[in-house]
Amino acid sequence: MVQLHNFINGEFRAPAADGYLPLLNPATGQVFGHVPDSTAADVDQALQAATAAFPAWRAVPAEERGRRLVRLAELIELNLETLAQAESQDNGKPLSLARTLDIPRAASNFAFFGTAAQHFATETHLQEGVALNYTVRHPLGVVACISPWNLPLYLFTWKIAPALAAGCCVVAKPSEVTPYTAYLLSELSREAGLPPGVLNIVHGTGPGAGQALVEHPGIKAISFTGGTATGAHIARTAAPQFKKLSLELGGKNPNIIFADCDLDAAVQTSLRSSFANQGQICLCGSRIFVERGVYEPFKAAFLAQVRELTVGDPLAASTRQGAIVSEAHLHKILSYIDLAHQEGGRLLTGGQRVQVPGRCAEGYFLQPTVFENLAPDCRVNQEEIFGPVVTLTPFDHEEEAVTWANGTDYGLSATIWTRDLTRAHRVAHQLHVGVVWVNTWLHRDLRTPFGGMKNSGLGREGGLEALRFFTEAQNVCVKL
Ligand SMILES: NC(=O)C1=CN([C@@H]2O[C@H](COP(=O)(O)OP(=O)(O)OC[C@H]3O[C@@H](n4cnc5c(N)ncnc54)[C@H](O)[C@@H]3O)[C@@H](O)[C@H]2O)C=CC1
Ligand SMILES: O=C(O)/C=C/C=C(\O)C(=O)O
Repeated sequence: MVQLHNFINGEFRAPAADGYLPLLNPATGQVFGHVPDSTAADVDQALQAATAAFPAWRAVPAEERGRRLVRLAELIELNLETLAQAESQDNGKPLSLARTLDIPRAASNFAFFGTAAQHFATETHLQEGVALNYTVRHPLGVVACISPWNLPLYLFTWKIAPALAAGCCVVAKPSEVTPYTAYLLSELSREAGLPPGVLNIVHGTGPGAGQALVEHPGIKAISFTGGTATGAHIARTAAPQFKKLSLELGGKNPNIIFADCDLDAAVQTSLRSSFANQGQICLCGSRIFVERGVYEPFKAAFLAQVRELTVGDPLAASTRQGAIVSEAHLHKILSYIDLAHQEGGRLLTGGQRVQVPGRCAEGYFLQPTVFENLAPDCRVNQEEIFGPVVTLTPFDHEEEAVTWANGTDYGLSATIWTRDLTRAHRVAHQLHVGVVWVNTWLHRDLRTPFGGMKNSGLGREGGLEALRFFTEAQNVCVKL
C-alpha cells in the first residue's frame, strides 16, 4: 500500500485531523494506497510556510530561480519511468501515453518556465524629453494551483512552474482522484533545491482542502483547471476577496472537416482528438462536422480505425484505450450514451462497457463510441461528456458548420481540416474559441496563449501570459 503525505515547509506531514481517502487503480478497481483528506488546518499550515518563504524567494534572481526549475525538469526526466507508472496506476491511462505525453510535458513545463522568466522583460514607454515610464512586475505572493485528474502531473506543473518562475510561493492541490505523481514531485522539488515553503502540496477533496484554499485570505491568486461548474463556484467564492483568477474549464470542441482536406490525415488525427486519454482531455474534438461530399468516405475510414483501437490493460504495449478514471465517471459517460439513444442517435460503433480479462477484470473500461444522426442542439452535442464518445454530423455549407461550431456555451478549441488556407483563416476568425488548430490537433507551443472563451474559462495560460498572471504591474513615471 502506498501512503501519501502532505508536503509543507519542505517536509512530509500527516494531515492534522488524521483523515485519509482511498486511492483506487481504475484499471483494476483495487485500492492501492491512501491520500490525506486535508482540512482547513493543513491548508493554513501550508499558507504560513509559503508566506514565510515568500520574501526570500522573490529576492532570488530570476536566473537562479530558473536554474532550480530546470534542475527539476531534469529530475522529472531522470524519474520518467517511475512517474509514468504512477500516473498510469492512478489514472488508468495507457502507460505508453504517460511515458510519451504526460511526464515529458511535465518536464517541459519546468524547463520552459525556468528559462522564460529570464525573457520576461520590464516594459518602458518613453515620452522623448518629457518622461520615462517603466513597468515593474512584482510577484503576487502566495498563490493557489488546483488541478484535475485527466492529465495529472502535466496540468499540475503547467500551473506551478510559471508561479514559481515569477517569484510566487505556491500552495497546490492536485485532484484527490489522481494525487500520486504530485506526491512524487514533492521529493523531487526538494532535491532540485527549492527552499522549504516555496512549494507546498496539500492533498484532499474539492469541498474540503480545495474550498479552504480558495477561501484563505492569504491567497492572492487562484489558477484552476477543472469542470465549469466548479470554476463558477470558485469564482463566486474568490471574487469578493478580489483574488486574481485563471480558470481553464470544460469544452465541447468542434472538429470541422472540409471536402478538400487531406482525408487520411484528418481521419488519423481525428482518431486521436476523439479518443486520446479515453477522450478525457478538455481539448478533445467531440463534435465532428464533415462536409457532405466526404461524409461517407470519412465515416467509413474513421469507423474502421476506431474498431481497431485496443481497449485493455494500461500496462500492455498494445493498449490504445485504458480505463476511465473512476466508476462514477464511467457511469456518467454511460448515461450520456443512453441519452444519445433517447435523442435519436444512431450508434455506429462502441457504446458498451468492456470486460478486460485477468488483473483488470474489475476495471472501468469502455468501448470508443461514435454516434450519428444527432441534432447539433441536442444535449449530447451540447454538454461536456469528457469521455470516448463523439458524434458525426454532415454539413452542406461553411456557414452552417461555423454556426453549429459556435452553437454551444463552450468556447475552448476547434480543429479545421482543409487545404484552402484562405478558408482556414476565414473560418478560424469566426470561431468563438481560444485555440484553433488547422490540419493538426494538440500541437502545443508553450509560448502561445492557452485558454477558452465563454463557459470554457477566464484568462490565458502559457508563455508570458502565465507570468503576467502571477505578477502585478506597477508603473513608475520619471519626469525627464
Ligand atoms: N476542463 C478540464 O480539463 C476538466 C473538466 N472536467 C469536467 O468536470 C467534470 C467533473 O469532474 P471533477 O473531477 O468533479 O472536476 P472538478 O472540477 O470538481 O475538480 C477539479 C479540481 O478542483 C477541485 N475542486 C473541486 N471543488 C472545489 C472547490 N469547491 N474549491 C476548490 N477546489 C475544488 C478538485 O478537488 C480537483 O482538484 C468532469 O466530468 C468533466 O466534465 C474534469 C476535469 C478536467
Ligand atoms: O496545456 C495543454 O497542452 C493542455 C491542456 C489540457 C487541459 O487543460 C485539460 O485537458 O484539462
